[in-house]
Amino acid sequence: MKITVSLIKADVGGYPGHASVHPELIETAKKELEEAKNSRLIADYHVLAAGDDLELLMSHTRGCDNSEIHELAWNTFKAATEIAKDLKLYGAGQDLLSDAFSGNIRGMGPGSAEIEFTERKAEPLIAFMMDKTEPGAFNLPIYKMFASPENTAGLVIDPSCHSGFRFEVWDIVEHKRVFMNAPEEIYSMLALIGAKSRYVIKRVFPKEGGKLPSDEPAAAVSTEKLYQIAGEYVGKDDPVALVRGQSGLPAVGEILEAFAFPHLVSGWMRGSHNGPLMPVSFKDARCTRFDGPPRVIAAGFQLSNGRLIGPVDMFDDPAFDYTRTKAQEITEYMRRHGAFEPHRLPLEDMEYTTLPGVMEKLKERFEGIK
Ligand SMILES: O=C(COP(=O)(O)O)[C@@H](O)[C@H](O)[C@H](O)COP(=O)(O)O
Ligand SMILES: [Mg+2]
Ligand SMILES: [Mg+2]
Ligand SMILES: [Mg+2]
Repeated sequence: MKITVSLIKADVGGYPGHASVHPELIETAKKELEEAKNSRLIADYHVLAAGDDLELLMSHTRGCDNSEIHELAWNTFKAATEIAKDLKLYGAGQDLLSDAFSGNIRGMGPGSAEIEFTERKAEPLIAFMMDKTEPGAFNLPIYKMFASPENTAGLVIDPSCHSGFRFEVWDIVEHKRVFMNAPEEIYSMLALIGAKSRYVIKRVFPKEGGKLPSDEPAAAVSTEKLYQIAGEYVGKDDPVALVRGQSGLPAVGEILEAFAFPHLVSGWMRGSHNGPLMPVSFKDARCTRFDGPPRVIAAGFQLSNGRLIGPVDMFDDPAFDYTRTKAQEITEYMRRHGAFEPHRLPLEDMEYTTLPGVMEKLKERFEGIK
């Protein structure tokens, strides 16, 4: 039997400001999902938080894009929004951009990563959740996991990984996608995914003829672009991803290794700055300094007939202390640039933040230069 894992998230109110999720929102979400589990709509669930984003991880047998599952997530976010309003949390209902649910949560504000697959004899799964950054922040680590022999020893050593993987890359500006094979097409693929604000890895598949079915994703990333839905800056798209591991896929340690380098991502303060992505434990998933720096948490599970056995807080480990120290050095270095690029994003990326307002005010005062 095939199992579906859906990771659906939304910012429905921060505490204080955009720093974290209030415990009562987590309790409310747990209550809603417990009811859904009792009524057998879902097999299992976990509620987590990354910065100010409420994260719903659910397993079920209804496939991706299922309207009942999406409606459950939507109603859960709505219920949490009511609590957020009651507590006067910051930006209550921030990511719920529509008044009524209309069949699919995509395009309504929340972000989602979903995978349907045949559960193996033993099925390790890592859920990654980021705050104060955008979906393209996953490009580098996902590329490393599934295409870089420097990161993933299995690509070289394990015969069942050796033929590589197939990447589904989305152009999120023109709403098109392309499938590309690694390692054969790595150089062309890097030409796209290196431009992470436009080309985003959506899914990764095993290749045909390997240990795993080639149509069942090994990884999936949320790629919603909030500003395109809302038409104005309403916070970053704070992405999530699901990655399956072991036995023909990257090992759990190879999956995590991809985050040992705190690469620069865009987001941070007002969604307008480049900063390092810092892997942290669940308890440190609070955005503080300059509303950041951008953070990622990793929740590890084994699946057992749809049951989510876990989570293990994978970055709650001294092995990532060096990365965190490095991220803090980079934080300090980038902050010293103040309002200047490349700390601040280039103009084209500021188009959807507060900059158009500033330009509007100054427009009458510009004069020609002879
Ligand atoms: O990017 C941010 C929030 O993003 P998020 O809600 O996590 O998607 C913050 O830095 C805010 O932009 C900043 O705190 C200003 O917030 P407002 O006062 O405009 O709400
Ligand atoms: Mg927020
Ligand atoms: Mg957020
Ligand atoms: Mg957000």
